[in-house]
Amino acid sequence: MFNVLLVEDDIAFNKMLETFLTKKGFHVTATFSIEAARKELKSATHDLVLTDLRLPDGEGTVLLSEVKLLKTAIPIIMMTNYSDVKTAVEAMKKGAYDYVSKPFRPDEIIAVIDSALKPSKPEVSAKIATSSGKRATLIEGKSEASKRLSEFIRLVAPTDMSVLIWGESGTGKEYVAKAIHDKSLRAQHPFVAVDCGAIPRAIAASEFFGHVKGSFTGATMDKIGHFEAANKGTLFLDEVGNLSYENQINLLRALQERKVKPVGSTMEISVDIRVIAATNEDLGQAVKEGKFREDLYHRLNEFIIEVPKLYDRQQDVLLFANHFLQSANDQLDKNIAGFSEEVIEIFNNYNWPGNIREMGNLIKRATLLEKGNIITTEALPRELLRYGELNAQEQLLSKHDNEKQMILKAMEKTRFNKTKAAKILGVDRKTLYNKIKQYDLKF
Ligand SMILES: Nc1ncnc2c1ncn2[C@@H]1O[C@H](COP(=O)(O)OP(=O)(O)OP(=O)(O)O)[C@@H](O)[C@H]1O
Repeated sequence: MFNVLLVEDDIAFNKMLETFLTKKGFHVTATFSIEAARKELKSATHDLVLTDLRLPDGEGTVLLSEVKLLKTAIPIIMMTNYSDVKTAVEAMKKGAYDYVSKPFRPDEIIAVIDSALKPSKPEVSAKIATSSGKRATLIEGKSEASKRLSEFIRLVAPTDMSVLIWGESGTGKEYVAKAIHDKSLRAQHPFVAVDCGAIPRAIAASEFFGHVKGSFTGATMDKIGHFEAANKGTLFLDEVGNLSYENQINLLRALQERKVKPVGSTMEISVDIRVIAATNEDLGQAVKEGKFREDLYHRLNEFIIEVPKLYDRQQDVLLFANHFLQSANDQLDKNIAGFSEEVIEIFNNYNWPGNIREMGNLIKRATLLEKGNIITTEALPRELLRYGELNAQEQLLSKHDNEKQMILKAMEKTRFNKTKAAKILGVDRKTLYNKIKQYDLKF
């Protein structure tokens, strides 16, 4: 029997989930806060953590970092509201197994839990420093934004310029970095990706520059740092805005001198690397606020590339969707042929706050859930359907040039009862409220 640690502060929802999962054969320990979950994690073994993102004593991501620090392979599934999808997608990058947005269907949560507990599933852990072997297919896209992106990659790749890649989480910044490396003269040499946000401050110097055996407690053998590992190739610094000020200084020195000294060594090693950095923060602003060193900023930013949001790559939505469907079919040994018209329409209208990563995740789950031979709305999260409906309603309403007049009439007719007026107009209350605000109507 698998042990599930449930962390959810909504009492009714907590109870409901506990009962449901117990019925499905899980042993559930229900907690309501991070603090209580922390105690449970210390006192018993769990096979899976199912946690809400927003808890009374902090964010579920705190729990995620703590579990990851324990270096256990317990999969963590985050439960979120629609407005938090972006945070949840970021949490996946930090090592969460998956997320489900509330409200979810019972089969949806069971599918995610089952897949997380499958023994064959390799642990999805935060990439601390991987010599990235990403050989996945790169979709270039046909939209104007994608064409511009490809053009920038093509132009900058053969140079040795430092590139700063900026874009929202999940837009494909690491993919862009890898594409630059693959098209560069360094392509035959290593591409080393380092998640600067995941390196504990105390060991950052050893991670970047290596150390010699015996230089500190725990240094039981010589270790090569990322700079040396990337020699002749490309060093990709992901989430560069997360580096501590002290580490920024060390990094700048190494980049300027092109030499590194491993911790505990007296010898300097020359390195020949190209640096590509990525961030989803406004680093220029961080410089103004004194959080990021200006000299390092300029050193990294010889050429800047902005990776567009998926929403701004409208023409590519289906291209990406088909690509993810194909890889989900391969991974899950399924043979789903495509998407229903309705699903395509929803995909085209949805705003994808978690960008390409969100789409990949969503399609993989839909592929797992779908029982027929094409993906239908049945396999999509409810929130996505709701978003589609709202959008359709808004479009319907805005088609009328005289929508302000229509609203006024409906309100008069219903003696200013917004619920009834919304019904007459064929929209829901929220849309009506938004329109009232938009037209600055005083009721
Ligand atoms: N051009 C692309 N072609 C195919 N898949 C892509 C492409 N870009 C991104 N992806 C997919 O999206 C996922 C997220 O990409 P990536 O990790 O590069 O994003 P990111 O912008 O670096 O995210 P973060 O800011 O959270 O680090 C990848 O795992 C991959 O599945």
